Amino acid sequence: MSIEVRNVSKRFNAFQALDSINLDIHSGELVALLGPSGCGKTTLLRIIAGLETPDQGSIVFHGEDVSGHDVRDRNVGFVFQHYALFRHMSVFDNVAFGLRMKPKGERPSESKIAEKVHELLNMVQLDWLSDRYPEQLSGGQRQRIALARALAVEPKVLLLDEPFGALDAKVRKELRRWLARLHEDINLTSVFVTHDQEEAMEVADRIVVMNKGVIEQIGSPGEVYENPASDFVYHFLGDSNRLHLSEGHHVLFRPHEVSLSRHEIEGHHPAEVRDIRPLGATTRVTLKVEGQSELIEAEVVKDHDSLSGLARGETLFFKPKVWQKVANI
Ligand SMILES: Nc1ncnc2c1ncn2[C@@H]1O[C@H](COP(=O)(O)OP(=O)(O)OP(=O)(O)O)[C@@H](O)[C@H]1O
Repeated sequence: MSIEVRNVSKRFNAFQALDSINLDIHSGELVALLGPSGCGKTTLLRIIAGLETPDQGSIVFHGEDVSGHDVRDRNVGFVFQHYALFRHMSVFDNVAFGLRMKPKGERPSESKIAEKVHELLNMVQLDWLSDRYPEQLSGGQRQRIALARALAVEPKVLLLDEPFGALDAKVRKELRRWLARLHEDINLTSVFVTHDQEEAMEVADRIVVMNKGVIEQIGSPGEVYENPASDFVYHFLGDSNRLHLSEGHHVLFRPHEVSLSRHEIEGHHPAEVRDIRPLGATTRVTLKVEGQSELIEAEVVKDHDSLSGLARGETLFFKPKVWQKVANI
């Protein structure tokens, strides 16, 4: 099921939450809506779902304009961060809920429902928990059950709003890998909202980078990272440094794209070492360039030549190996 978002705008009183959004999502694709808090990601997801009405524009599912269709007729599954499971129902009953709610003519028999629920619980690898209640589950397990529940009614589209937002870093990482694999297996068109660039890079086929109600760039994780369309995208997709070269000119570069030396080399800039921080496989050195208030961060492998016996206050010479020119400042 493909999704087209055509010229969608939405205001909340005087506030323009979305401004003429156009987006084509291909059938079977996993797309991340990525952007800072308040940029309009959730509003766009809710408009695709039919939970919110746009002031202007339309939503097209597989060639059919569904703008006038109620949320129930759009056949979408949801997993929202705060969309809790039913507390008084067992895991099994939570997953069965959508099937039991179907109109009589479409409702499967109880034995068919049981078969389907166990199939889904196996898929999320939690069949052994079917008799438990939500409060007896970990946060990660609850999210997987929420996903099984969303998939039970065989939606054509799956919408996920910060599904792993409330979980700790390690569980988040496990779940997002698991989600990417699951998506490969079931090949459902999925749209997922996040403000975490690492999450988007790791899971999505394509990333839609949003800022202040508009789309800044659409591309594969590699494309948006390697060829950012704007300063904003560059900053949003990873740590960045700014080096002033002359009045009105500066370059942007990433901490791991820096050449460091103890000795003066042509083209390298001298800087004072302010901090040295071992991060595991790499070490981060914070540098102060004379005449520039913003500090520079460089990340090099932990046994890099320039680090041996290095102390704060010493001078290092650095050069961006790859950089982004900024024309409009
Ligand atoms: N019902 C509403 N009434 C008024 N303003 C709203 C409403 N819903 C959203 N907004 C505003 O619209 C903007 C976009 O909200 P939205 O929830 O889409 O952002 P978001 O990118 O998902 O942010 P976050 O990551 O913080 O959830 C925000 O400034 C928000 O305050």
